[in-house]
Amino acid sequence: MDLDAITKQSALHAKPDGLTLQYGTAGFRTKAEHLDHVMFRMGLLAVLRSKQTKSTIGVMVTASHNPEEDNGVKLVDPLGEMLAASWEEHATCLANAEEQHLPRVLVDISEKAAVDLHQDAFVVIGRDTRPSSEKLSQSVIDGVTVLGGQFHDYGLLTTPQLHYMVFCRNSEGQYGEASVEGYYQKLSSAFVELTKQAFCSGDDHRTLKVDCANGIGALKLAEMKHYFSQGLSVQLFNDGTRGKLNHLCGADFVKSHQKPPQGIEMKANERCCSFDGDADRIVYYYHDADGQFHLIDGDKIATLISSFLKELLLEIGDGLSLGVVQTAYANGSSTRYLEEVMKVPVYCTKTGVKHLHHKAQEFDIGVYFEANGHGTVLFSKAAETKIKQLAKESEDEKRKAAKMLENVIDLFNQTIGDAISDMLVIEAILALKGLTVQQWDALYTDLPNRQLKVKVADRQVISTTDAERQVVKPPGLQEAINDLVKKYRLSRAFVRPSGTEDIVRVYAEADSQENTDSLAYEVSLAVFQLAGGIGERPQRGF
Ligand SMILES: CC(=O)N[C@H]1[C@@H](OP(=O)(O)O)O[C@H](CO)[C@@H](O)[C@@H]1O
Ligand SMILES: [Mg+2]
Repeated sequence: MDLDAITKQSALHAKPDGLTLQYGTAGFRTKAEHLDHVMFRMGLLAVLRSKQTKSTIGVMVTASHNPEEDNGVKLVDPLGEMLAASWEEHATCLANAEEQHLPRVLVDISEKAAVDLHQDAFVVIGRDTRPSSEKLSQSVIDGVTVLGGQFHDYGLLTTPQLHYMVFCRNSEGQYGEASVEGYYQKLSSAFVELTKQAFCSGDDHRTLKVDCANGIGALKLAEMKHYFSQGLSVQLFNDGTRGKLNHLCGADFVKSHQKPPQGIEMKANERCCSFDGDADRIVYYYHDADGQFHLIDGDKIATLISSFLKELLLEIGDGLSLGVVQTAYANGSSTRYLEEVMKVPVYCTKTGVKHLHHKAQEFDIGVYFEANGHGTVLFSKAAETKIKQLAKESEDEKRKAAKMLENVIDLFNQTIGDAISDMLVIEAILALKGLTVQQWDALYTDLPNRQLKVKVADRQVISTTDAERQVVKPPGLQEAINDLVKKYRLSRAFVRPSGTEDIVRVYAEADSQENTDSLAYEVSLAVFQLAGGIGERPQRGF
């Protein structure tokens, strides 16, 4: 390590005095103007991680569903997964080191993590469409270069595309070809193959309206749609030509406001979906004939996919295990339906896909989705081998089911939740099962729910346990929540500090929307009073 060169370069990406940031749920996220030094340093860290793992590491510049003025960065580990937890700590230390301590912190990390500094390093970089992203990704490159790392800058990519590239490169192409073209080809041919097997549903020309949140998903879907146009025609809205990123549109807006995005024309009973700003989340929705809005969120997506997979598994009859992983935000009705009606084991982890992903790896087939529409399905190596073998050797129905599963494996992005890949899986399942969006929606009825945000001086005063369903600190808060929950039927509420925004999140569920809103308000007030609320007190009514 040429520490002098690093110090000199770092001065060009100087850290503002006193600014501290944390590697949160999905990396660092804050106002773009505070991130230059973090980007440079994540370039440095990616090189160290690459040397240590002797693999290609990814760096994605994005702040997903956050407002356009924000930005963020996260590292992608060798198998396309989120960065390992122990390295998140290194990332936080490095990002917060004052200029003069930077060389020492770098040496410390290298020693602690036993990095072989003579090893080569390779880093791949992607970015979303935010106005600040291009310059910030250049700062990442400066960091990579000064530590002697090689790199490939993919430029504009969806977050899941970058995860895919990392895995392709580290699997020597076995997972797919590490190019945008390779990604389009792999997913589209799996989709076309899978839907070929759809028995005539009478709806051969399927169309879907897609709200792209004015983000990167629009560019990539516009490029890709020609590859699968025979099976599905997609109509893009909020494609970035006019509106602002994530503003009144996108998956996060639709899920949290439980209403359609602006900028999309919805006719009664038409199937529509929204991506988020970096295209790793998707939610579906429609208006019924009475003009009522119906949201089909990540929980219902997980249910549709699990029931489809369960049927195929029964047909191949090979005893492969299937599990579903959710977070505390999963609607109570979905958990009940999965466990009691579908008889599928369901597990709850902390928020953030890295937690769900790791739990899902424990099954032959692990389905994981956050309620907000971020998720995918993982197939173990053993399951994949078995399915491939059955697709070759077995006969008739069994073979047909195995072949379908083979295509499903290729259609899912197994590195991370992917709006484009999930959309194609969902469209394939609906076509194969001949299901309308209303029939899908009718699988179960969501319990009314509400999410609120409370501003506090320091959100870290709240700590939680039991997959974030119980508060441990500050004292008295959990007892207050328990007392409030008791007042309502079918009720549940929990609070946790956000890992991506400077707020505390409140979630409530109950038998009616009115009761849910009351409960959410009362819990917000308890947080405000017991956890150091600042600014305006929470108000009743939304
Ligand atoms: C309630 C909620 O939707 N939380 C989101 C949000 O995390 P928070 O830590 O809650 O801010 O952003 C994460 C990253 O996109 C996503 O994984 C997670 O589900
Ligand atoms: Mg996202």
